[in-house]
Amino acid sequence: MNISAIQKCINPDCGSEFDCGQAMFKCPDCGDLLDILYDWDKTTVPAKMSDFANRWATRNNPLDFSGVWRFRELLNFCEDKHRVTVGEGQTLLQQNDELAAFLGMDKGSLHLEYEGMNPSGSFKDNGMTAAFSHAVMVGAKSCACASTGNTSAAVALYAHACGMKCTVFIGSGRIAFGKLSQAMDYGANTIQIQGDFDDCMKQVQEVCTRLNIYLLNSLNPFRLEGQKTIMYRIIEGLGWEVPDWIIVPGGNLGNSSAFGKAFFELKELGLIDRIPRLAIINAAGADTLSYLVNERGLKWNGGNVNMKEVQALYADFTARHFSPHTIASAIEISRPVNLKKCLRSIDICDGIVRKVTDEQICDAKALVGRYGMGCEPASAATIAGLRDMLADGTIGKSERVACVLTGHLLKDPDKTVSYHKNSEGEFSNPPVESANDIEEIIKHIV
Ligand SMILES: Cc1ncc(COP(=O)(O)O)c(C=O)c1O
Ligand SMILES: N[C@@H](CCOP(=O)(O)O)C(=O)O
Repeated sequence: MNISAIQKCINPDCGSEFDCGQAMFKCPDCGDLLDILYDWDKTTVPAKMSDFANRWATRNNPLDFSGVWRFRELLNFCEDKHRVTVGEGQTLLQQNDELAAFLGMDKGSLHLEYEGMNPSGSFKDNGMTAAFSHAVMVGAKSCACASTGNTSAAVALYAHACGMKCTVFIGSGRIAFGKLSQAMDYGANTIQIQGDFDDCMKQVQEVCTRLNIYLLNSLNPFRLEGQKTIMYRIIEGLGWEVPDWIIVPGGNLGNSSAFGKAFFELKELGLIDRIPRLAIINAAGADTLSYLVNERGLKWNGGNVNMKEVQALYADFTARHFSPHTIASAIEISRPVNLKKCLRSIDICDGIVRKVTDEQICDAKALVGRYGMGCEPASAATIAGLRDMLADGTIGKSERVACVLTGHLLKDPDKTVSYHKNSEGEFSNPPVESANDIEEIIKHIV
């Protein structure tokens, strides 16, 4: 396969271009975000999306075991020999009629894309397989990230698989133990900073620049190329049809940025005939995107985003030591690095932004547990947002909706356990004590 990609600055006043053999996470000329652009005439892209399905059926190539690399023509920035995989993206789009009925939706309307089935238990692996492939291609020996937990778990896993040194930065007391335990087990050097995720994100960029370390947060444009495939698998799960809505939680805004790009490219290639609407759900305690879009009217505007307002807001947070707070620690982010690309996705997908309270998130998480396969708190923001949008008529009960459940239930068991306890600390549905005797045990079977 010919390589046909370049890195290009998204700032229309700059637009600098660089080859993919360089490692950088911001435009060296103007500091804006970078995109990966393809010359589709140089890549043989399958004529229709369903052609990708045969690869899963036959798996003739080891890359076909990856739910990311099975779509490799659509992220064609490196050669096969550089592609790193640990079997990511073997996820499931579950049609959930029981939850749909509970929410008042029609049968067949609600689908849950469970990204918790990835090797490190979250959607991040989709991005890491792509970014680590680029890291290998450019000969990186050492890598780093800032994290609320899932990125660090995924980075640590892939770094271990590639034999790369790895440092992860986490905010003091801001990480769920399930996630921290993964980074420890995979052997990452973990630095806990007295600050929050946004502080870590700022410091890691400085560290990576000074020490020439490869950065693996979603500022890295190759990460987002991998995350596009979540959308391909949703379409695949729907028999290669496009849903009416995609709903996703919003944190650092890598996913929403990647999803808009995925649909734009598929439409450009004639592989889909329409683009779904995108709903991005913030937690009320970390609602920068919602504030900027809904209260300040910030728009993509062909790339001419009024960044002065954004930077003033971000600086104000710093000056006031504002610290976001939500039970959904994965989206406890107040200065999302991909804001501008996310605005582009909102433009592409006629998107909207909503915010939900912690109470709504916890209730929605319990619903996903009862009717689905469970998820971590941030993922449940999607269902909480869906409930609001059904209630106010934004989404109709017969519209086809795909909610991205970004992380595994076991990532943050403390939140699950505390939800099932009352104010006295007792379980609402406690385990029943039984003598180790078969007759006694049978008495307890309901
Ligand atoms: C489980 C989970 N859900 C959602 C998010 C937010 O995704 P994004 O940063 O792509 O907006 C994150 C982390 O960023 C996460 O770990
Ligand atoms: N929730 C994230 C925050 C970092 O996001 P990234 O996509 O920019 O790496 C995490 O798990 O750390």
